Amino acid sequence: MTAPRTLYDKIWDDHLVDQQEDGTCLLYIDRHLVHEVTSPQAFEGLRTAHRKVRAPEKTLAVVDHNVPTSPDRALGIKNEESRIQVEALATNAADFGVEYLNENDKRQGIVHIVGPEQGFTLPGTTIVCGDSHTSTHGAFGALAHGIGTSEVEHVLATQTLIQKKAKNMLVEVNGELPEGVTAKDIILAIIGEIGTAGGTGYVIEFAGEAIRALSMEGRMTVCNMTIEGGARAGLIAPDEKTYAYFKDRPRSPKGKAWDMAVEYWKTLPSDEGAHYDKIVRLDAASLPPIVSWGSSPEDVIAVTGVVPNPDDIKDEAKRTSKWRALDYMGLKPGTPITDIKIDRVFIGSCTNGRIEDLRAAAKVVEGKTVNANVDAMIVPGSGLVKEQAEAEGLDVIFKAAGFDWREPGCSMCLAMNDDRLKPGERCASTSNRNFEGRQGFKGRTHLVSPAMAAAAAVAGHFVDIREWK
Ligand SMILES: CC(C)[C@H](C(=O)O)[C@@H](O)C(=O)O
Ligand code: SF4
Repeated sequence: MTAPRTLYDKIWDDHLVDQQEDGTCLLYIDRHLVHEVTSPQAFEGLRTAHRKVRAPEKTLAVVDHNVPTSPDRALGIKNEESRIQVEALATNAADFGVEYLNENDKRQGIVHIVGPEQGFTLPGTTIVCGDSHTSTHGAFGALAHGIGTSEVEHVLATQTLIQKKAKNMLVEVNGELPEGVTAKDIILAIIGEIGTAGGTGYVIEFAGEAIRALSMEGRMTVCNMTIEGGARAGLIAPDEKTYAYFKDRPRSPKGKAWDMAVEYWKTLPSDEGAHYDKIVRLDAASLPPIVSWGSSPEDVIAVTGVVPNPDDIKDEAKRTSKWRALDYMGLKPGTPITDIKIDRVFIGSCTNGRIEDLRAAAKVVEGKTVNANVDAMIVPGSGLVKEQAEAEGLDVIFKAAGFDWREPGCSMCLAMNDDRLKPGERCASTSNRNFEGRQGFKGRTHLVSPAMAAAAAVAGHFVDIREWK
């Protein structure tokens, strides 16, 4: 009998090519996702060294960060820097024989939404991408994490990655989520609890009945933001929901290969008695809808709360940094969260740009109107999400309410395209980062769930979604 192993241990063991005495390992990579921001130098490196992409069929390129989301995107990209990056990816993909989904392909979208949709992401695989939110794919029981550009080159050339094994952390979320509280609130609460460095050195496995009860989309939201808690990756054991998600996806295994894959996936969940270096427990039933108030994803509070007073913090450096955050955010301690007025709403991103997120937002705004002081946009995470939403008539609901209905991409999650906040503008955003300048120079970001963002768009300020009528 081998010792009981975690899900992480199992995927790791199955991909280990070599291990040195000091713990440095060579890991086989099953899937490599590529986007336009972190790949140009990597391809250039290959060119200079006269190397090929070792496994083009295990590499998928898609453009997302720099694409315009306006309906006239076919007219091209005005910003030169953005245009050059996008053109470089098109050229590189063609030169190296890598499949590429360009901005006019209906399968195009944010890389972390496209991978699973295509069945390129699969349980039990190792997945990398030059992007920190690669952790999203952990929702499917894949060991997935972001890598830097030099590592992108290494993976393109060798289909392997040099790594040291991380420690195992278990985050168990038990109980049942109350109505109006979502996967986004779970992960914001976890980061609030452990802090942005709490996961450093760990791979976090999320378990417990509240995680099992989440849809695949919800699980993706949780794993997406694992990186904001400092962890290397997030993982959720595959189950019947996971298998159902992948059945008949374009790149999923078919026929006998499918049956064999499912048999293998069933062996992946952590063994009874497997060792975790750290365990954190959370009660889902006691979670409120959460709003971030500062410039770090750990700066979170219940929607029923008030802006905290940094003077209550003992640690001086932390106290100073939280005062700075409040200053940046233009907020005063003691202000009820529901008194905070907003100018913009952004519903989208790889955190919350999926069909379930759009359905949740549409349910809130149906028959209502966006507040006269608010400019609100909905950006589907992929062309397929957009198509599905339109088939369900969600676009009609949004447009009737006064939302802007856009083309897929990263959009206002980060200021790398035309969608951005103006200085001082305050935004209720379903994305994952509220750093200074993240959504535009001097822009102010509050992280919330899609339903909370939608309600804020209508009310013009934050509201407790549990009281929404
Ligand atoms: C541009 C890219 C490298 C970056 C990341 O790594 O995450 C972006 O996606 C982000 O969300 O900040
Ligand atoms: S949507 Fe945002 S977080 Fe996700 S990959 Fe794009 S920029 Fe990064």
